[in-house]
Amino acid sequence: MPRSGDGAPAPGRNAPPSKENASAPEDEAPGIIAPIISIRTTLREFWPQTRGVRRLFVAGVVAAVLASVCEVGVIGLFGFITDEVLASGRLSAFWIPAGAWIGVGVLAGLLSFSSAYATALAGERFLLRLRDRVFAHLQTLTPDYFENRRLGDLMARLTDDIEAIEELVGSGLVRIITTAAGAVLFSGAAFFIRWDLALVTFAMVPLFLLVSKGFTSRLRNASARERSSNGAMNSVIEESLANQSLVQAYNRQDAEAARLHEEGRKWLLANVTRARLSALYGPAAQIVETLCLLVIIGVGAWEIASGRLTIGGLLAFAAYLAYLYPTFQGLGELALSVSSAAAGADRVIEVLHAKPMVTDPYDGGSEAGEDGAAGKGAAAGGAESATASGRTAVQANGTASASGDIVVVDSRAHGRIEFESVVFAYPGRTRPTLTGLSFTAAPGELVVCTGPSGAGKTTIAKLLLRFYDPTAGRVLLDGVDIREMPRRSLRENITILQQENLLFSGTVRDNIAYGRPEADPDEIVRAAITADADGFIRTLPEGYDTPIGQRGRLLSGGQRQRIAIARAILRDAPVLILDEPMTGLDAPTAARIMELLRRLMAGRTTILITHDLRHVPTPSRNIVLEPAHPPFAVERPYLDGDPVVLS
Ligand SMILES: Nc1ncnc2c1ncn2[C@@H]1O[C@H](COP(=O)(O)OP(=O)(O)OP(=O)(O)O)[C@@H](O)[C@H]1O
Repeated sequence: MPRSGDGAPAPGRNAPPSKENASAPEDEAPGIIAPIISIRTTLREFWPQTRGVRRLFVAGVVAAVLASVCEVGVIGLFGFITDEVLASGRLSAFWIPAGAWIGVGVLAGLLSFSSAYATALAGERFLLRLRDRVFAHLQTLTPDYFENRRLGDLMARLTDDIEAIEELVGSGLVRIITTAAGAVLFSGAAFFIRWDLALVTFAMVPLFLLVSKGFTSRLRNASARERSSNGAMNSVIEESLANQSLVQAYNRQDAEAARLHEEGRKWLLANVTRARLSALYGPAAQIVETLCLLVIIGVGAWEIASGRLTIGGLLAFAAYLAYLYPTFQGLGELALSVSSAAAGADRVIEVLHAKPMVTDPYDGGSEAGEDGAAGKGAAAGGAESATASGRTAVQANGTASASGDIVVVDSRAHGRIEFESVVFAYPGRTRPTLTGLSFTAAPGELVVCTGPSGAGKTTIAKLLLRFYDPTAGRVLLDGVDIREMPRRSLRENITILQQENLLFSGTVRDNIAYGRPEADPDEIVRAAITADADGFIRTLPEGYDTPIGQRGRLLSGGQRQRIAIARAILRDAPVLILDEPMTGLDAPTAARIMELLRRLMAGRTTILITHDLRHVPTPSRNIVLEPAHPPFAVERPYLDGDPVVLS
């Protein structure tokens, strides 16, 4: 069984194979194993996340060490009873140590409970914080990262692999410290009773470490394979279930089952190897332990025979051994589980070290850029010109200066868009998709962009939203190079309505408010009325509070479209990108939707990407893209615009 739970649905996650997510991942094979990173690096990476829970971890350690002290006391009492009660047959000497034994035993139980509870609480809090951090980092990555990875694998990293880090940095560290402290305590006590027997005992300890060492690297490799197979299995399940209707319509159930079986088989092999190694370690350590015990009994018998040791002393020492050797064995086991957990940590570190392809001008793309200064800016714009330096501060009052490094944005953009000789090639592609695209859209203008499939129309939208930066040339908003403004501010000014209407599994209301969460209920209803969605929403069982199913599957295509339009209306940004808004709609519905879109376009700079020129209003400008390297002859059923990009 894969160990990952389902994650929150996200746009694109369940998308049917489209031109974007159908492309084969280029650098991430399903079974890819993240590079092995040292445990020290892992601790350094995640230790800061323990801030705030360190006290709890320390409390867990202290309670566990005190519990060990109690156990040492219990063994001492056992030795006393053996010598003073059993050997001499004095019942009167029994009651006090017996009562003390019970008291110390209860105290040890309470301390063990406190230790386990404090450690679990701290561990869970650490996990929560760590997951938040990894997810926040993922959100800063540009779409290319996700396009080259399988979502199921990423989900496994966010769930199982993150738990593995807690086993290493949180509870793992606590166990290491307490086990080591236990080893020191029991060793001290053993020395106190019989230093000569203790020396014999310690002479044997390296045997335990040798056994454990033989297992760790093998176990770590097996764990790394097991984790990557787990990710691959999650990916198959996610893809298959997300595309169930396609699977069933094409009768591909058996093929999908075979795909899962194949990944499951790899997982099984890795898991069996892991289980075999773990299972082998126990008996191997047991044999070493038995060997050690026999040596101690042999030496002890010799000492008793020569009158230097009592039987009670030997029994008490043997009782210490019953604690001491498992402690050493436990240290070896910990080394194994730490190795196994480190394999998960490697995969999470790989995510955390991934860098977004585009960065904000002042932060090099760190997370702070997403929610730091950028968060304060409401909108780019105001200024109509940029300085030659390229580093431009745009003030709310519309003036621009070259004095600052950071573009300060706190007003709504006018919406003037310019593409200046833009050349763009997708990462890893040698052939450019756009080869010198130039056009301007003045505020409020409509630009219709047509061209054959694959010519690069959607790429224009991606560049404008700064999912990628041009290879050469510039994209400007209100005269400012968009690389000079925080992405958050740029995107506040743009609304995109995609070919595939991406909805979440919440209610109708949640989905409309997605573009502007602070909108009040009246604004939501007004947006729905403008989008002609209010009528059908009111017929739904719970009106605006009706859940719409995963990705809005409980609604029809046209209804989803109208909710997406209402969302765009509510967002109210000055720039609008409509990417194939009429795909899959019949003629009357397309006409109706275009009518709604006209309302949305009014007063906004609009880039309308479409193959379907029916019902399209007269544009201010046409862009007819031709592929830079056409795979087929380009016919001209498009608008009478001048081709902007020619091969
Ligand atoms: N993430 C990507 N990585 C690599 N190449 C890509 C990526 N996305 C698109 N492409 C390629 O870039 C080219 C332009 O794609 P784009 O989606 O812009 O075309 P389009 O004109 O919108 O096509 P359509 O009309 O079919 O939607 C295509 O050849 C496509 O294969």
